[in-house]
Amino acid sequence: MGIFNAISKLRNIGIIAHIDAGKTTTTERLLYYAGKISRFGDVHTGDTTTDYLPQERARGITIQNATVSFPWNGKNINLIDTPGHMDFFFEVIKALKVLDGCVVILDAVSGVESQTENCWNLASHIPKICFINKMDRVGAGFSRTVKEVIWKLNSRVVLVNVPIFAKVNSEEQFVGVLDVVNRKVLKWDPNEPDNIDVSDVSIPNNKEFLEQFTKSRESMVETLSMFDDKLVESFLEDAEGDYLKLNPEILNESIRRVTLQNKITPVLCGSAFKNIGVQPLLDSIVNYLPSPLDVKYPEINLKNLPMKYQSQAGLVFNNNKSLCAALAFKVIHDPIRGMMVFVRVYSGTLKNGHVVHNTTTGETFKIGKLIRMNANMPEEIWQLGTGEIGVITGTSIAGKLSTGDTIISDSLKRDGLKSLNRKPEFNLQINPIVTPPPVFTISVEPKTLGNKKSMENALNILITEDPSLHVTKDAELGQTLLSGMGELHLQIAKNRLLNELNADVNVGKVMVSYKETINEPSDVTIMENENKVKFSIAIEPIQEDLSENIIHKDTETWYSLGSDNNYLVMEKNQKFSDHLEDADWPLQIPYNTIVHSLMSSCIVILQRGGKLRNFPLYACAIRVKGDWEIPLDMTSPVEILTLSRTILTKITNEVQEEGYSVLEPLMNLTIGVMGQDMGSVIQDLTSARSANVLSIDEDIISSSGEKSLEFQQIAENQYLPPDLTLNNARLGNDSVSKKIIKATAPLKEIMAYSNKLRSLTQGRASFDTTYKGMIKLNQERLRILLNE
Ligand SMILES: Nc1nc2c(ncn2[C@@H]2O[C@H](COP(=O)(O)OP(=O)(O)OP(=O)(O)O)[C@@H](O)[C@H]2O)c(=O)[nH]1
Repeated sequence: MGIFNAISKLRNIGIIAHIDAGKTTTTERLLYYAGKISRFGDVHTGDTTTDYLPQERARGITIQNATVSFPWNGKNINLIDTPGHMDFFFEVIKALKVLDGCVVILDAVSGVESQTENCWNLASHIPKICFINKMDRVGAGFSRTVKEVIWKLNSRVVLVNVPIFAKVNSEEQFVGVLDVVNRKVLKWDPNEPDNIDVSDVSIPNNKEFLEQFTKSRESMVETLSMFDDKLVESFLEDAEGDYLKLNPEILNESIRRVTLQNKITPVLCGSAFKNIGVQPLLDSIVNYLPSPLDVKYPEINLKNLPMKYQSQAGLVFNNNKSLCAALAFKVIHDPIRGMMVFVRVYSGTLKNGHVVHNTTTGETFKIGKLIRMNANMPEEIWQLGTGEIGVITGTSIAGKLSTGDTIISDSLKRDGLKSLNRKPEFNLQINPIVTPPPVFTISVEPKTLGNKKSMENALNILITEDPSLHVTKDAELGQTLLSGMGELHLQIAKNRLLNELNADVNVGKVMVSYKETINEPSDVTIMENENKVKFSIAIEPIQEDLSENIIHKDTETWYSLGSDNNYLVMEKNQKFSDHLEDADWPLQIPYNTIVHSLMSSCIVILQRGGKLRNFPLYACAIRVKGDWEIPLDMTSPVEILTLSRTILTKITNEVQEEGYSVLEPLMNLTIGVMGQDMGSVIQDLTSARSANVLSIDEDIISSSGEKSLEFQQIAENQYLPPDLTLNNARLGNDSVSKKIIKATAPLKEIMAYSNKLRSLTQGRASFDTTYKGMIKLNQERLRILLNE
């Protein structure tokens, strides 16, 4: 078997969804049916494979991405189970960076929920499958949920299977699925997870399903035909225009082609908890989701570096087949194995014992141990091939790798870095994820001075594992601050600090994270030192949230300075810029080192904060003009660091207090309320919470504007089987009067809002928030804050 075959047989996929949709339960069943575990764990008893942290098991929720590998039908699946809670959204962002496709799990009773929409939008660039789970629940609505997928998520669908029910004690009970591709009826034995009764749809016993099957098949072929000429040809010629005669293999190939173009979403249904419909989901993952050869090139820092897929080697950078490039996307500290770094190999082969170069930090070290997460059993391996996901561990990597770092090595020579040294790919970085700004902060103080060092070590472990946690120092108060994405996020960080990492610390109350920014661009400050190092620098405010790691423009490049929407802007230097990526770079000091030195100066100065309350600076572009001078023979970056810091300190000191503004986090609110509660909820939002109500819609309608009108039409035309259990629904009739309020409000005003909403509506409302951005405080809010 050639390497090409091996790559085409890989599936790197994620499981994403709203909280509690059943991601962990489904993952557990996937592992069971793939033969990787002999019995499945349960989120209630806290013994699932992927929720292995003590706090995940105790709380029954997923906190961290968990990666597991398993085979199915001759293909190898690397699967990441992601958390559904909003506070851990960054975990989903991290996972999607290295994934090629996704399974979106939906709760058949709740349908498309707000966090489903957020995850979906985040995964808009990759092919997806929907699994409508919990079909066993009273009030499950398969067709209602499919309709919501079309309306709310703006996607066309193909129904790979549809639910079938049987009457038990005069109630309809979910028992299996009708396989629209393979013309089969599949029924599961509720007491025997391994028993499936499979029969052809055309046998007399299955007469009751024939009509539904025929309509589903017609609808499938009609939808695929819109995008796939090959299928039209087979339909007209081989199947002689008969929907039912189309060969399952031809249909599967067509669904794969159209899914890979991201034009449709295949939909399946089941009940993970009752073990129904999981094997067809496994089939669909391998049949319809992409291999690493079917996806777009990764985004990288070097604008002109050629990339291509080669049939034998996979992705090749700069025609260099021996180059291995991998991205670290997750770090954990395992009590037994120590630091474990999860990587995705993009090109070449990562080998045990090889020397690697971290192009993000400039460090070089040897890899001691490679692991594949075989279910949750780590298995030591010698190499990780192109496209694969695995773990690097061992003492040699301690402190040398963080989330978002790129490593390169020579796949053929153990110590082959020297041959790469003067080549442009030596500086290759796979663009890492820009972390969103933290919105909540707690203070952390050592109980005694003697505990300070251990506190710093513990905090360091926390932030290398989770880059959405930030540690800063408040110079004025002499406090250490830990910031994160939400109250639960910080609560969990606090518990880990105290219980797992045994830090002897006092932790303060949860507070909102404020920032400062400058209002106007500063003047350009020019300085030259005695050794002829010269820089001209200015700071200017940025108007929008950019969230990209590197932005190449014609005459300048923008480099992200971390989570606070700050950027270093390097204008094109007339003398040197044409040689940035080639071997003719004229200076002794590499361009990367110059940029890194300037970045670290910027980060230090921006962290020092503004003049109003010393809050860290946000949305500032530090512009380095193109006239900079560095002597050709200079080898150390020290003078770059000192000169740029002096200039930046001068600029920030010269801006007067009035030149700064304070910013606070603004949140998007999505509130589901019953008609009778609308008045009091809106009244509270606008008067007590400084909220801005954006829209009030019927539950089903997406607020995504005109496009959804087109998709409403598509939903009307889509064949959907009758929802047999919907009439029993608790939500069935109520949902008629359910409204969705969309609003924005400052985070400070919606702390503990769930309790308030519960009391306003007697618990009848649902509520979700997402981070929208930072906004400037108006005069009144600023006055209150400064007086606090
Ligand atoms: N009735 C029913 N319950 C289910 C099904 N699948 C999962 N559940 C239950 O739904 C709850 C949430 O399941 P999880 O698997 O933890 O959901 P999750 O999406 O992983 O949750 P988070 O990771 O915390 O977002 C648990 O009580 C499960 O037992 C199902 O098919 N039917």
